Amino acid sequence: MTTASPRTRTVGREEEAPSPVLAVEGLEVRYGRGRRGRSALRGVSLSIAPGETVGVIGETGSGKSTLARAVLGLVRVSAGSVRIGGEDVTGFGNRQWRGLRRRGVVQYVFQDPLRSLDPDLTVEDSLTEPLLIQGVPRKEAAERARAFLDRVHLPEELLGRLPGELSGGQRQRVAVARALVTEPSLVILDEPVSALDSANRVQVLEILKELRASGTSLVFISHDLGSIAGTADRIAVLYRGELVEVGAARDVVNHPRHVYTRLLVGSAPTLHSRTADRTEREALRAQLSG
Ligand SMILES: Nc1ncnc2c1ncn2[C@@H]1O[C@H](COP(=O)(O)OP(=O)(O)OP(=O)(O)O)[C@@H](O)[C@H]1O
Repeated sequence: MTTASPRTRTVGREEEAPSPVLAVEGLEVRYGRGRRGRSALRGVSLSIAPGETVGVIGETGSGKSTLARAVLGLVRVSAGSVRIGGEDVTGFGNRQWRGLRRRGVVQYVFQDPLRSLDPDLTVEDSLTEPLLIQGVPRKEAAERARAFLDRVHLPEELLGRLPGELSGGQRQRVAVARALVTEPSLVILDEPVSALDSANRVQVLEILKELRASGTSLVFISHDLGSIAGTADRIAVLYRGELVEVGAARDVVNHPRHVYTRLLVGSAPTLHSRTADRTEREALRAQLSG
């Protein structure tokens, strides 16, 4: 189990840690019951500071989406706790989760933008709806929707279109704008660029980097270390349901400690680090399975 401490800020002469936006403690998730049940997350602890972007990396089946679902209240937690903005949400029911989302505390972006967007709402309605729910007057909501469209580098002429009338890259940018338009404290992005072609991937990653300045905390989940490395402040490495390494992005990339992280870094040709040759990769895999 690895516990990540949030960044600290100086108050007077004393160092004081800011309250984490997200604090996951000893999280366990099991799918199925009894002997047929299997554990998807074990003893996962992670804190996210205000304004921080944390990348969660892991191979397929390592538990990344389960972690996202547990933090969003979409899957039952078997043990441990999830606190968002200091509030223990572990035992929340559907109504309480709806209330949390209505208050704009936590938002999400999934790999498939059609899962994050209502197919019957125009881009304008998708962007204004969360603001109207919060009680923002219609005129102000429309102005903020336009401003956010600009922040994700989309032209105003798309406002009247339905999601089905947009390209995949445009849709994902609308999904990102919708998640951020209420200026939530926390956004969970589960593989937000995996379904995009390389040009759109680069653009959405650039947009996420620009949005980091807005003060929202981002949890950026991906199987691709290259996508995460340039975007996240810290990287958390999930392996077989456990967090095996958490650290500053440059430390994890340049000085990976866990064997699995070394394999990940060594296999990522897009990183500006030394790629392991085939023999080294085989040796690392042998250590992992040993
Ligand atoms: N609804 C479910 N019922 C049973 N097992 C599940 C369910 N969802 C996920 N699992 C299992 O839990 C483990 C973790 O799955 P999860 O989807 O969290 O992995 P992941 O890291 O997001 O993978 P991927 O990168 O392929 O999306 C896997 O072994 C998966 O088969």
